Amino acid sequence: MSKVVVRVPATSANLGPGFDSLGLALAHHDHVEAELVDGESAVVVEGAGAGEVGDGEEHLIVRVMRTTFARMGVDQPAGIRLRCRNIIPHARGMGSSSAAIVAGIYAARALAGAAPDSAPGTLGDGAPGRDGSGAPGHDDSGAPGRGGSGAAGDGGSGGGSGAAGDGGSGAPGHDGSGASGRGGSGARPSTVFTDDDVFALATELEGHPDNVAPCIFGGLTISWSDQSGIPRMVKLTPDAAIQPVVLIPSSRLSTETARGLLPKDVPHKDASFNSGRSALLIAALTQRPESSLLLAATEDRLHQNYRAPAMRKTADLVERLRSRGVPAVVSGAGPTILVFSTTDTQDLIAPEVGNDWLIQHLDVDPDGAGVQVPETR
Ligand SMILES: Nc1ncnc2c1ncn2[C@@H]1O[C@H](COP(=O)(O)OP(=O)(O)OP(=O)(O)O)[C@@H](O)[C@H]1O
Ligand SMILES: N[C@@H](CCO)C(=O)O
Repeated sequence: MSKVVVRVPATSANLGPGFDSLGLALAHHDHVEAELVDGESAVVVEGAGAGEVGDGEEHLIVRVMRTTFARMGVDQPAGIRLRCRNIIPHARGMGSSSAAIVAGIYAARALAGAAPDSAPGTLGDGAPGRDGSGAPGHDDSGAPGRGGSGAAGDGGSGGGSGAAGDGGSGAPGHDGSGASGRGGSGARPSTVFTDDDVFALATELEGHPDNVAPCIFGGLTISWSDQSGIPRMVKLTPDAAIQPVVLIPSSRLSTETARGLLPKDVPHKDASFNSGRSALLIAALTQRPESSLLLAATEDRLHQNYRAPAMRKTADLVERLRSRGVPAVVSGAGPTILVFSTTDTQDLIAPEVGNDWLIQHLDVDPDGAGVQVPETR
């Protein structure tokens, strides 16, 4: 396979009380066409990030692809050509960096012939085990129909140390191990790179699993790291009565900056508060999609108030919406707002939102990332 197209969804993390653990995949996708070439790497970006994210080896997806080839033990290609069609806004709290990281891993895996299902999948259905009830190996709960031991394999993560985000120092490197795989015909990996391996590597590069889990697997995800530092997840399906709405401002806030505002420790009563709200939120999103329950379930004391000084307009609008009974939260690290809209609250949103916000009603993406081979091959 010489060229692939990867489709990756936007994601919203935290969902209010579920800091670093809850996430939701949204039907709003970036597309990345990737090809291995004899010449130098080159990246063309259309849409979000155009003119900002680099056009060669420094591009995040190129770096992630090279890291993935190294982890799979395959030769590095001389060059990587990418054409990125991006609609996920950057540094707004909609998971753009996770989408880029997952796109890079998926592209490298497919081009190396290391996907579990070696026959190329179609968009959205390329990976096994995506039945809406949890990918095999991601559920320690013993729930019926969720087989698999859950080992993440030897490509596994160390639990999230380095951020691959803004071209910072923790970015994945090019191992410089030579270019014997020129033109995309490098050595095939000895084993498949499973979805668990993708999840572990993406979590390691992103630093936390709450965006990468829904980006890879789709739906509503609960993610955590086990005692060995290996990321795990359970996938659930939100009730169809819930319509996610995102309110996107023009301002940006990097995740790194937003994380820098968090205290090292939090009061026990606040941890207890969020623990109860997170449990309630899962019940409300999957079984009891009532606006009053959703409102109570989306309360948070662990991150939103600490970050409010860096996104004052977001904090004010969240407060206004919530005072009208609308379950609004900061999406990811902000400054976008996520609303869990239902029939009784959907008309209350627009009147509170000024002209400088983009309102988008987005469906849940039930499938997550997918790969296709272009028809022109
Ligand atoms: N498609 C992409 N191509 C290249 N670089 C990207 C891409 N998407 C994101 N990035 C890099 O990641 C940065 C944004 O990452 P950051 O973690 O700050 O925000 P986010 O992922 O959009 O939001 P959040 O993590 O809160 O959901 C961008 O400024 C850019 O450097
Ligand atoms: N849980 C992360 C999501 C953004 O990457 C945070 O709030 O920092």
